[in-house]
Amino acid sequence: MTNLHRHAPLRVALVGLGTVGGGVIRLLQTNAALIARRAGCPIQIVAISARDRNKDRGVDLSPYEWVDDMTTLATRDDIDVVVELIGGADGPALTLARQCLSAGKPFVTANKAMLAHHGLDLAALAEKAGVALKYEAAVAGGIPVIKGMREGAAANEISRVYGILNGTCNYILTTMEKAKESGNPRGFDEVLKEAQELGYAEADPSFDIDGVDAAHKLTILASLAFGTELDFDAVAITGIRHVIAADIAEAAALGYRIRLVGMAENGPDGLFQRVHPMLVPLDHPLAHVDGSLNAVVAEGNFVGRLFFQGRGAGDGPTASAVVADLIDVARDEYGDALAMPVAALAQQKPADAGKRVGRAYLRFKVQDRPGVLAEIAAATRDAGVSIESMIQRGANQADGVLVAIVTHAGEERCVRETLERLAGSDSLLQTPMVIHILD
Ligand SMILES: NC(=O)c1ccc[n+]([C@@H]2O[C@H](COP(=O)([O-])OP(=O)(O)OC[C@H]3O[C@@H](n4cnc5c(N)ncnc54)[C@H](O)[C@@H]3O)[C@@H](O)[C@H]2O)c1
Ligand SMILES: N[C@@H](CCO)C(=O)O
Ligand code: NA
Repeated sequence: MTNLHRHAPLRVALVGLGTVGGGVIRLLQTNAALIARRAGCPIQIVAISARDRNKDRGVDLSPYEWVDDMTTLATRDDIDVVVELIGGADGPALTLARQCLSAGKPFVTANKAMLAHHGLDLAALAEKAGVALKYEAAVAGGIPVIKGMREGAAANEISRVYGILNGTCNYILTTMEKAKESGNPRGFDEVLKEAQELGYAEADPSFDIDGVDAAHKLTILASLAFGTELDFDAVAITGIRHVIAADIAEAAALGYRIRLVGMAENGPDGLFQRVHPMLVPLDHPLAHVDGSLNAVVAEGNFVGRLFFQGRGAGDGPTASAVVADLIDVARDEYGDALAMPVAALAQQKPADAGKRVGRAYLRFKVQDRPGVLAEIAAATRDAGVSIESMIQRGANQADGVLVAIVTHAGEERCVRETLERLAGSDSLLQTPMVIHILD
């Protein structure tokens, strides 16, 4: 039964006091009165825990009890809910989650890595104990997309869910894009460092730039959208490490922007899940999602296209989602963590990406000598790829020239075959780059 008039405070233990943990403390302090009205009771942090007690975190921690051994929190009667903001798929976060849920303690987390790998088990534990497992902050930061998919879109058959799921990558791509446009190009490493300083990046930023973080989030979204079991291992992942300034410039010249897109589609052939850089046409809303913004598009059979947009990373937006979950716990508003009982989730086999039909951008760095274009064209012809346009930049350069091709729509396996046909050719100075086009 919904308990809108709970007066006793909701007593919170907060584990992890980094970017997000600090944001949660500040938000609960700043908006305390408003939150109490909305939640039906004050939400009070009573206990805190992190690795280093003596670190200056820029917030006053003196009102809270410091706990060295976080494992004691699961069974304490004076704590109503535990919030985990440590991170990491396994290790102490997972131990804490299992302990809390097994002991019947509601659990709130921002940890998409843990959910992507262990979400099914944790949802089963929560279900067995009849307690909340909430994770709004884990996908697209402050955007209420878990609520949107779990509740708002629950009546729909979803055909496709996709979007920009990593703020760090989007910050890097769009900052480089704007710098290039303004004539002051900036390097990848410099912009990544800036994203780290702004609190967007994971503890290990390779999770961001190699697409793993977006894949964690996509795994969760796909399960919610299609009612399927979480299957992180089936996500094909390519990050943005190999996207270069020249690709950003070519994309702009062709009328596109490059974004790291996570996409999941459920069809008769199986479940397709992929994270990769895509060329997004300027008339698509994702082309205008800049900086640390994230966006998620879901296509439902009755609602049509839903578009969620907002800040996907950083202390404030992420804290906003964590505290929204706490308000839900205070209201006793929760249900199945994965939008249906665990036993109702379907197992779905991965789809064959080679059969997907779409257009692609191919970039080659090649020797500037007669016959090279013909060699590439022959490979596309023999693989059944039809060329829509082709550009060559630079001439007589010792370090080679850039050839960019946009294909007509065709099966992706044909693009793969083109590259296989060219593999080992001494005309190619670098591994070619393929970027699929969002249509
Ligand atoms: N930063 C963001 O924008 C953002 C957004 C959404 C979700 N998240 C997720 O939120 C979580 C926290 O991220 P963050 O950016 O605040 O990280 P952070 O590195 O800034 O903070 C991590 C905190 O956990 C503590 N910690 C780490 N290992 C510990 C251990 N073994 N025992 C006890 N404490 C430990 C650290 O002392 C620190 O206080 C992660 O799961 C992350 O993926 C972050
Ligand atoms: N590192 C993540 C944080 C939000 O989950 C990002 O950049 O999107
Ligand atoms: Na969210």
